[in-house]
Order: sequence, then C-alpha cells, then structure tokens
Amino acid sequence: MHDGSGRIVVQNLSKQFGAVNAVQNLSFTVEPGSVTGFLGPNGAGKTTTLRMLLGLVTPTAGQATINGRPHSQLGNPARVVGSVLENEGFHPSRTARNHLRVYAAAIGVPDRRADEVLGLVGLGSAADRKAGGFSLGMRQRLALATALLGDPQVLVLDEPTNGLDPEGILWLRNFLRSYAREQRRTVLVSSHLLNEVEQLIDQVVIISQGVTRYYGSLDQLRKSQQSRVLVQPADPGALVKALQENGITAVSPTPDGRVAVAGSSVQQIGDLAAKAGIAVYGMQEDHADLERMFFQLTQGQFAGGPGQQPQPQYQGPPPGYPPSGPQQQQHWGGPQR
Ligand SMILES: Nc1ncnc2c1ncn2[C@@H]1O[C@H](COP(=O)(O)OP(=O)(O)OP(=O)(O)O)[C@@H](O)[C@H]1O
Repeated sequence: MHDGSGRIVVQNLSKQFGAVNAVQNLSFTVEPGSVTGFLGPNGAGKTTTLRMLLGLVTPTAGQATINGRPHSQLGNPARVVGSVLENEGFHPSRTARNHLRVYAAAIGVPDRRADEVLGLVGLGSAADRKAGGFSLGMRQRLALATALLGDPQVLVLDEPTNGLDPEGILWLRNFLRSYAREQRRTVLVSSHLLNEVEQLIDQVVIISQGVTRYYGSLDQLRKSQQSRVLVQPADPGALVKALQENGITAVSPTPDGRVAVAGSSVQQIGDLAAKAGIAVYGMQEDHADLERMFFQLTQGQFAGGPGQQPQPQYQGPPPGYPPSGPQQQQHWGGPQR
C-alpha cells in the first residue's frame, strides 16, 4: 500500500532515448500544501520526467514515486494522482458530460461526479456541448476536470496555462492554490515560462538539460536576487580602478560601454566618482527579475561581474530525508552534468 503522504519524490532519475540524455540524475521532492512549479526551457526533460512519474515512460535509472510508490503500484492510481499531459485528445462529438462519464466509469466513480467536476472547473454551463467545439482554454478546463474525477490527493499538470487567457490564468491560480493549501493536496505544474506560472506557484524546481538547477521556495529565489547599478562614466577604466581601490570589487564592464556595479548604492558610487574626479553621465538601478534569474539558471553564466554570484537559497529536503537528495545538485550557472 502507498503511504498516503501526498509526497512526490524523484530520486536520481534518468532517461536516455538512444543518444539523447533527456533526464540526467534528477532529484527533488514535492510536499503537499503548496503549488510547485517544474520549470525548464524547451527540451529540458520536464514532460519526460512527468511521464516517468505517471508510469508512462520507464526510467533508465533512478525512481519517481508518489506516496512512496511507483505509479504502477498505486492500486487505483486515479484516486491518488490526477494528471493533465500535453496534447490530450477528446472525442470531438462527445459532450463534456459524456466524456467525463466515460472516464468516471473507467475509474469506478459515480456518474454524478462528472457534473461536480464540471462545476469545479467552471464548465457547468457547457456540460451538454460537444468537446470538439471547445476553445483551447475550455479544453484545458475539461482536461483538468478529467484529472479531478477521482478526487486525487496529487495533481500533475503539464503546461496548464497553455491556451488560457489572463482571466483563465487567474482562475487557475485561485483554483490550484485553494486545492493545495486549503485541502493540503500536492500540485505540480510544469512550464517553460516562469512568468506564466509565477502567480501560480509557491515552490519551484528549475531544471536544465535534465539536471536540477534550483529547488526551493519562490520567495527565497526572489530574495537571492542581487540588483546592480549600471554606470555610464566618462572614463570606465578610471571608474573601475577607483571603485576597486575603495573595496568595491563586484564591478564589470558591460558590452555597451557602461560599468555594472553590484552591492553598492547609486549614492556611494556617485560620491566615489566625484571624489576621484570622474564625470558620470548616468546611473541606472537594474533589479534582477525572476525571469532573468531563470534564464541565467537555465542558459548559462550569471550576467554580473566576478564575485557577485548569489548563493542558492536552497530549502533542502524535508526532515528525515537523506542528504543524497537534491541539495547535492544545487549549483548556479555552473557546468552542467
Ligand atoms: N520518445 C522520445 N524519443 C526520443 N527522444 C525523446 C522522446 N521524448 C522526448 N525526447 C527528447 O528528450 C528531450 C527532453 O524532452 P521533453 O519533452 O521531456 O522536454 P520538455 O522539457 O518537456 O520540453 P518542452 O517544454 O518543449 O515540452 C528532448 O531532447 C526530446 O527531443
């Protein structure tokens, strides 16, 4: 039997398709009570990981469990985990209600559950319409309704914001937040765009080329951001020298001829430049946003100068988990394994 914890554990998971290492030694844990974003650029291995979690792809190594068990050992899995994967089709001439009834029968829940879940996803008034005529956003809602049929403890959604308008995204946020927080369920949503799910998630697992790059709370990721000041001096070389002589070493030239200074205020830099007799034509505070951080984590090097790389605010595995878990995979912009 599964342990009923609602916990997802991915441990040293790998998948190779021929010469392609789709997922490499990936580890993370998702706890109930919050919405976790599973983020990475196109081809990072998100869908493959979710498919392994859902028992649709066999891992080359490692394991993915829900409630302490691989999907194949969950008994009636639809009662434990509901999922929406990309490109799921509907019979076009079947009404939404009938579509749901077919699935309800397959997992052994009563017909009336079809109307309940239609109400939950805001499709109550479209129950008798054919799914073939649904908009992309409506199809997303119907897919979510299907995932909810078994009243599962865990929800796994692949790119759920695709096709949703801003109102739909707001609705989804409220729905998933209340599903996770008020009912202490586990929600894992994947996306290749951080800004699309930023409003939706509390925790984040960021992967790139199948490797975990960050795993922790979104708040901590935000706090770890370091802003910098972009200075346009008459003589960049002289300014760099003056700053370094005054102990400000997180300084680097930018390709457009400016000087990026981290860890100092506009006033400090202005005072120093004035003291050194260096004319400054402009200064601009540049706050690193989450999207830039995401890009840095998944694409390459931190854009600032040496010595200013932020430390990962890694939250660590839950108590009782062995240290061989994801924290050993934490690194920022370093070489990918
Ligand atoms: N069945 C398969 N056969 C061969 N290669 C595959 C297969 N499925 C995925 N891949 C490859 O594995 C890598 C990871 O793909 P995956 O779909 O998991 O990434 P993703 O992060 O979900 O990307 P996206 O955001 O574009 O959906 C890609 O290089 C992809 O081409």
